[in-house]
Amino acid sequence: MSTRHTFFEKVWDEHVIADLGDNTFLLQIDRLFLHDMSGSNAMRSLEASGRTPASSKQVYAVVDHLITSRPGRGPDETGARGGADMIQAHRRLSHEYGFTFLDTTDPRQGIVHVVSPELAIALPGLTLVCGDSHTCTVGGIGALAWGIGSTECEHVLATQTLPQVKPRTMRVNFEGELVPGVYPKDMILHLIGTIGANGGIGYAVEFAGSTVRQLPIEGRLTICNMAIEFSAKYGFVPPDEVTFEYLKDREFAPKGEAWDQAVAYWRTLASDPDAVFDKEVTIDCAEIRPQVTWGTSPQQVAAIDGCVPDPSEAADPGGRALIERALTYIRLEPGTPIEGIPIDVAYIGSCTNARLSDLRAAAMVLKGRKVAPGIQAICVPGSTQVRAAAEAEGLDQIFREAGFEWHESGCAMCGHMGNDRLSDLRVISTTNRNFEGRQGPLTRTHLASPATVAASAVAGCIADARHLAL
Ligand SMILES: CC(C)[C@H](C(=O)O)[C@@H](O)C(=O)O
Ligand code: SF4
Repeated sequence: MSTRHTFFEKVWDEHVIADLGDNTFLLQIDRLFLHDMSGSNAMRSLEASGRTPASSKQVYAVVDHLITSRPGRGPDETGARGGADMIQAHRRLSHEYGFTFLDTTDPRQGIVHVVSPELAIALPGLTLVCGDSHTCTVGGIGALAWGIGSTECEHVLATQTLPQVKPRTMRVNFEGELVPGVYPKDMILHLIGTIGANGGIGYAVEFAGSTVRQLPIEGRLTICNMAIEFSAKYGFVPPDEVTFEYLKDREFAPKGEAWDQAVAYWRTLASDPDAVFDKEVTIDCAEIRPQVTWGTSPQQVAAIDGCVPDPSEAADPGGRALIERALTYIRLEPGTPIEGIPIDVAYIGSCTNARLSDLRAAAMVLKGRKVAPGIQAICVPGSTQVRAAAEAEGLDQIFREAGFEWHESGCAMCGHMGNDRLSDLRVISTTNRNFEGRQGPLTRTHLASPATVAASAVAGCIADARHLAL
C-alpha cells in the first residue's frame, strides 16, 4: 500500500463497493450485531417485508438492553412494557435465520460492546455495525465500527452493505504520563470537557499518542466508547501488538495459519507516519486529574478538586443559559466544590466501564471498606464472562462485603431500558451519559471512573480515590 494513508482511509477504501456520488459510498459490512431493542425491531421488519438475510454467518445477536440485571432473573425478565415480546422475537428470529445468538442464559451473554471484542467478533480492519450509538467502542481493537439505526440494520440484514457519507479525519494525540489515580475514563472526559461535546462532529477520530499506545485494550475500549459523546460516529485505535495479544485464541478469532495471515495484514493498517489528518488535537496527560461531570452533558465536567461553575462567568449568553439549565436540573449551586457533593447511589456498570480491569480498580478501593450508610451501591458486570472472571478472583466478595449489590450482566441502570431504574436520586456512575432522566425520572447522574465511584460509595459523597490510603 502506498504511504500517506490513515488507518481510517485504508479500512474504508478496502470496503468500498461503489462511489454513489456526493461523498457517499456503498460499503461492504463484515459484521452486524443485533441487540434486543433495535436488532429485534430490524428482524421483525425484515420478516414483515418477506425478505431473508443476505449472510447469516456475518450476523451476531445478544440479549442485553431489555433484560433485567436482577440476580436469579428469568430468560425474558424485564420491566419494560412489551419487552418480553421483543426478547422472544429476537430469540425466535435469530434462531430461524441461523445467527450466532447469545441468549440470556448463555455464559457468553453480556452488553453487546463488551462481548464483541471479548469473543473476537470484532476484529481489526473489519467493518462492524450495530443499531446502537456506542458501537464505536470496539474501535478500541482496531475495527471500523459505528452505530446505525434500526432501518439501516434492516438494510444490512438484507444486503450486508450500507451507504455511508465519508467523514473527515481527526487524530487526538494523548501524550505524557498519567498521574496515578487517573484512568482512561478521565482521559476521555477531559478531552470532551476541553474540546466540547460537539468537537468530533463529522470526523472519524483516531486516538493516538504514547499514552494510548501504552494502554491495555480495555482502556482503549473505554476511550472509544465515548467517541460518540464527542459527537464522532467513529473512534478507534489502530491495531498493534497489544491488540494481537488480546485477541489471540479468543472464540471467533482466526486460528492457525489464518491467524498469522490476519496479523500480517493487521500490521499494515496503522496510519502511515506521514499520513495527513484533517484535524489534530494534542492533550497533555500530565494535566489530567480525576474527572466528574457536574451537569447534563459529558462536556459539563470538572476535575475532582474543582467546583461547579458560575453561569455568570460563561463567555456568552448561550453558554450561560446551558449552565443555568443544567444546574437547575442537577440541583447544584454555582461554586459548590465537586468533592463532598452528597450522593444516593453508586453505580458501576455499562459498556464504558464494567470490564474486569474496571471491577479490579473499584475493588482495590473497596477492599476492607464499607459503603456509607444509606447509599445504594450496585455493580453490574459488563458481561457474564467478566462476572465469572471477577468471581474467580474473589472480587464479588469484596463488592458484597463492602455492601454492593452484585448483579447479572446487561445494560440495566445505564439507560433504564429494561426498567431497571432509579428515580429522583443523585447517582455517581461509571456510565457514559448524564442526560436529563437518563438513569430514571429526575435522576441526577455524575459520570466518573470506577475508582471515583467506589471511593464515593464509601464516603457517601463525591470523593477522590487518591485520598483513601490504598
Ligand atoms: C437503545 C440503544 C439504541 C441506545 C443507543 O443507541 O445508544 C442505548 O444503547 C443507549 O446507550 O442510549
Ligand atoms: S450499557 Fe448503556 S450505553 Fe452501553 S449499550 Fe447499554 S444502554 Fe447503551
